[in-house]
Amino acid sequence: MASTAPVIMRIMASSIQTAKLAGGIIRDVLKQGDLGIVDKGKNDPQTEADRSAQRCIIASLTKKFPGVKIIGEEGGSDLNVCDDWLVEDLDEEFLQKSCPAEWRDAKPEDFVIWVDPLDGTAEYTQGYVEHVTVLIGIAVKDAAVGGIIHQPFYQQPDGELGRTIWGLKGLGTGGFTHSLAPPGEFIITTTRSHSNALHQQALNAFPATKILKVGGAGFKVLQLLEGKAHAYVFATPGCKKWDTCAPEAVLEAQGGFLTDINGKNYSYNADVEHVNRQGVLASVGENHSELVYKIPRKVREAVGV
Ligand SMILES: O=P(O)(O)O[C@H]1[C@H](O)[C@@H](O)[C@H](OP(=O)(O)O)[C@@H](O)[C@H]1O
Ligand SMILES: [Mg+2]
Ligand SMILES: [Mg+2]
Ligand SMILES: [Mg+2]
Repeated sequence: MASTAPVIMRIMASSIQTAKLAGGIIRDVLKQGDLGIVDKGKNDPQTEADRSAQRCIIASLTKKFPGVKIIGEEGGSDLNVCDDWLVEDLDEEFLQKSCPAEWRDAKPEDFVIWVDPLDGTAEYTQGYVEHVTVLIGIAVKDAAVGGIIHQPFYQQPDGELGRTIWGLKGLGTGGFTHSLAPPGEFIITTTRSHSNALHQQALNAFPATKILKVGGAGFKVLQLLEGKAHAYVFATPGCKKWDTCAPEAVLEAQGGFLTDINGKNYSYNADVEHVNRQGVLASVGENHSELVYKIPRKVREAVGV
């Protein structure tokens, strides 16, 4: 079954397994105690967990899908990894699902996989491990289509650590229970560490009843998916295509939206600039366009200039 399934289904099924293995590496590095922190500049940390998780993910996916373009946050990686880090198996449960017709004939050269091996690095180094996710985004031509959001430190009811959430536009989502944020409130999830005056003006445009300041682009989107917030507002450049490709695909597979601050979708082809210059606005269960127009035009036009 695996070898005859459409390419996108095999990439998704492999990415689910690969994200889980990367999550184990991230937990192990923390347990070993030496994070090997390197500052990439402008207070942008990278740890041994980021580097090792990326090596595992890209080596596994490259071996399985040699014709597919893969872009990872941490740049070029040494892909000579031990066999334990090469994921061979595919998530069989996912492979049983039916492939949406629009993606069935997509060829390896149509794909770009955007990998954020550890989203929320700063939070990882500061102990906010709930904010940490592994993000594998699957773009077909320009569009974010499939996404895996793995949370290595999520505690299952039986005590096991880790959960893996997936979304494929046209098929749906899995790995979590979707709920909408409470009516009568307006809860915003946003940055805990990259605010500025313009971003604050955008926040002030909303009648927020609560503002959650957390790390991780992936974690903020999980808050939308699980009804802990109504909107994710980030009116400043800062996050990159590897931060948003997977979350956008999962949100949209759930009927939500992730756009720039003007309501425009980002492109995810291999040649786009990596920074999301016009910020992020994401929601599920809301009128997304209404959220865009709540932010004064002059504020929106100033973002990323
Ligand atoms: O993968 P990392 O570098 O941890 O990703 C970062 C994002 O690039 C950055 O935009 C986020 O900033 P905010 O916390 O201000 O939203 C950071 O949390 C991580 O997602
Ligand atoms: Mg990130
Ligand atoms: Mg990262
Ligand atoms: Mg980073």
